[in-house]
Amino acid sequence: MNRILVVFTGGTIGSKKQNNKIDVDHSISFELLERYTQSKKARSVQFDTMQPFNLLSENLIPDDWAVLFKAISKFDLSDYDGLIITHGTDTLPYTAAALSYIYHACPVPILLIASNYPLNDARSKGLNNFIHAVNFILGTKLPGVYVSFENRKGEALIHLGTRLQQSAPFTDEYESAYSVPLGYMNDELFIRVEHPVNPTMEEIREPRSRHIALKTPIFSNEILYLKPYPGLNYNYLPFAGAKPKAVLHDLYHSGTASTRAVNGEIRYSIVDFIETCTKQDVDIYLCPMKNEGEDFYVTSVHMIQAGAHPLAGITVEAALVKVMLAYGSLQTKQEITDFLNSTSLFFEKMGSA
Ligand SMILES: NC(=O)C[C@H](N)C(=O)O
Repeated sequence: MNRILVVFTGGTIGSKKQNNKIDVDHSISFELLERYTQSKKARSVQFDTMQPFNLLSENLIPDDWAVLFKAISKFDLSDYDGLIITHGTDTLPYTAAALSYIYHACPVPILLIASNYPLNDARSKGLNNFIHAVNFILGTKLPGVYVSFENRKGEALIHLGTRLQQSAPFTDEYESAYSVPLGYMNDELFIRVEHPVNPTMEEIREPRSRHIALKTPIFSNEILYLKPYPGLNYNYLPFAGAKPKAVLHDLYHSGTASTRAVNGEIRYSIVDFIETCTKQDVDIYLCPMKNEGEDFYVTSVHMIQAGAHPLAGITVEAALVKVMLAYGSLQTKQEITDFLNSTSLFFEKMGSA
């Protein structure tokens, strides 16, 4: 008999709408299984269930990933064909990255799923995403962490857990980096998208040994994330109160941010800010950046010369969670640097397309 462990964590897929408000509701999680069992596409599977927390995913904090890990650790995963984790769409790419790192050597598939609307709304993709996840698990038995999410065209996309980017506002559509999902489900059959950035099936199947740092993964909540925009004024960021362990500074799409020095009081230059961080012993990382070998703008060169560390060929979502993991679980600067620069635990480092 096929066996799948279903982990409910909340989100719209576990929510009910009442008086025009959507909120998590314990009974709805189990309704998903009832709907599946009654569906024509149901397969013969024994589902075991648990619910370590029940949150709208916007309320999630990095400690919750450790809670999730502890809860899953109570089960022997070799008893299962795979896991399905229900989640909210808002922070799903971050949880998918966190689980990809924790379970990069897991021999069975772990699928995250979500829903755009509550299950009793006819527009909900929740049940379909569950059906695709079951079919992926039983059909491929691929190790690692994936996201199953149907797009507006009805394509049952499968994304690598480390490649998914935040959902687009207004359309609520997900995309993997380079706009290339790993593949899609054609009914019960998984079809990989042939593209230079995608790992081959052989590469995915290759056994990975568990990274030594990840025995008890801890994700630091002392990382500051910043995003550039015209006029970002670094005077607001002197770290007067609490000081972060590290900063991840997002960049414009071409790997740049403002280095413009203006006479006067306002600091628009990231170079200035990098120097402030360095003086205060706060490491600063830059992402997204293209891989070496491609041309760099002079602004990017100046940021790196000032002492910032580029994280190349990785999405911002996967980079942020990896920095959190490095600063939460590793001890020395050298270990952190090696981990961030030299490991690709589950295809978070992408080649150039
Ligand atoms: N569709 C959703 O699940 C959105 C919800 N706010 C969440 O992330 O929990």
